[in-house]
Amino acid sequence: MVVRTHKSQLSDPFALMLQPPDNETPVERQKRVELEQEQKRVSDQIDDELKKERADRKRKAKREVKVLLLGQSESGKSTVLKNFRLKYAPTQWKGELRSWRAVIQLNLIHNVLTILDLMQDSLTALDSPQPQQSPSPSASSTPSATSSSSPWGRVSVDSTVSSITLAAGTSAPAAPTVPLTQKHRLLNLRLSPLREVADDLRRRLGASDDPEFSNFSFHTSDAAPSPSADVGVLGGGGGGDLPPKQRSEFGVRGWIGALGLPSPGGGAKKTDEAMSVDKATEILATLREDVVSLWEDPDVRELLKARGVRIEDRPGFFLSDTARIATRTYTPSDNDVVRARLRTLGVQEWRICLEHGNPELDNAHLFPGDSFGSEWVIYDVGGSRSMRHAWLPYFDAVNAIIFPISCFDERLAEDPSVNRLEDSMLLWRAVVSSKLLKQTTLIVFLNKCDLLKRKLQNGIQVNKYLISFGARENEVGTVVKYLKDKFRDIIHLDASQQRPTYLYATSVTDTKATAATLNIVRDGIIREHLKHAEFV
Ligand SMILES: Nc1nc2c(ncn2[C@@H]2O[C@H](COP(=O)(O)OP(=O)(O)OP(=O)(O)O)[C@@H](O)[C@H]2O)c(=O)[nH]1
Ligand SMILES: [Mg+2]
Repeated sequence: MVVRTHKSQLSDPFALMLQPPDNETPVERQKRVELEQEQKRVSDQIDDELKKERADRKRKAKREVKVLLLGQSESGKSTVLKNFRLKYAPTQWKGELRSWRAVIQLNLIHNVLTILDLMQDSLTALDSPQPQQSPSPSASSTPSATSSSSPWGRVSVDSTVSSITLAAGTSAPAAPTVPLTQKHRLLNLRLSPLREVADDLRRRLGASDDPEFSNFSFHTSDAAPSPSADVGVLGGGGGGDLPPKQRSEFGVRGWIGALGLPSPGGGAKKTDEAMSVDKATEILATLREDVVSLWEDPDVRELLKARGVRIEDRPGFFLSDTARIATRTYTPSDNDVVRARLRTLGVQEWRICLEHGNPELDNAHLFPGDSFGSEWVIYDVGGSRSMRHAWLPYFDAVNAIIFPISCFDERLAEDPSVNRLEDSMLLWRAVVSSKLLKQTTLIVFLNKCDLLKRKLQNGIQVNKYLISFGARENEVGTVVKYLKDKFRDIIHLDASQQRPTYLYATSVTDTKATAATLNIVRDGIIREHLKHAEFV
């Protein structure tokens, strides 16, 4: 048989390659045809699988709810995520509790070292022949602090909420000298091995592959991101002065690696890592009584008070739980993990399949026959200013924004020139006016109400910091309502943007109350989706 070759085929190298040889025998031809048929069958099978995979992905994407958690550092984003996992993926959550032990131990050790550092300063001052004035940490936290610019200066939220202006304050009074004795020297000495334990734990938890991130620091060394025209404050770069040397926080790029959770393709935990945790457990257990006496020492309490350090209001405070945590058999409870502080760096994606078999988790009552809402993708991001540029690619999701409302008298760790509430208001304004978020459902948690309550009970006057709060009652309900109104005012500044916005006052370390809020949020999101899909 003469095989005619078309001219254009001759110029095609593949056609030439696949052309049967001129002297092909009938048997060879038979074999070739069979081979080609088999190859086509395999190729068709691969095509079918790819098609099915694409369809599966589409179907999956349809039932996925995407949520981006936004908010400044320490606002409670990761804590909301923890609550979500505790409520909707409890089996997985329970399986991970033990992995948090090292983080909680490190939090506790940081509490101790904060006190030891202060004690060390005081002991050095006592040893020093010349009289020393001990500046309060708040006064020293703003390098440019003067008598007319107190670091804890007053702030005012005006009606347009374009900004919160810092008002003049008074310079911090010199801290009174607190008498420390030989007993404190000995405690300081006995507890000093915890410094090495902290280093070991940090190494074990934070070994980041990315040298850009300094693991034991408030600040990252990432270059200032280019500000976005649309959301200036989101990409606005760290700027400002760094805080002076202080016992800073610990951050990781991903919990999975840091906690040694099983990951796809990941191997078992390294033995030296496990050993450093065990060493920490052993040393902590040995020093348990000393840690308890340190925290219960009235002179130490006096010293903390004199220095204006309210360690019990800080993230990751576990000193009151030492007797329970500093043991060889300690396993973290749900509440311990929710209260643990592990700073987020970068963007962490969490895929959560809601566990079945729990009628509370079943949304069939909302949308029979559809499983929208059975899978959630939650993006938990680092909240410090230099990391906010990384949020932009995730903006198309539902956005849960978390603002700590107890922070009216605090400053950003990464930029002490900025009041935390001022930063929250600027952030909210940027979010509300962002074109990228025009269609997005916004869920706002006004968080840390418990801390707000505690501050007010301790006599802190809101109107000292928020001038426009005026003569209103210095009581949690009034403050929450006042701030809720301020947040609403900002939404209404741009009336063209009619999008669903929900505001909730929360204390997300209270897992029971948060579970109820999450249920409402979840139902709200699903209803909103249905409305969009014209099913309601
Ligand atoms: N008392 C109290 N503590 C809270 C609340 N919400 C969060 N926290 C604690 O505050 C600390 C910081 O919370 P995170 O969830 O880690 O903050 P984040 O927003 O993820 O911070 P970054 O990862 O730095 O962006 C943690 O130790 C939490 O346990 C709250 O409502 N009340
Ligand atoms: Mg976080």
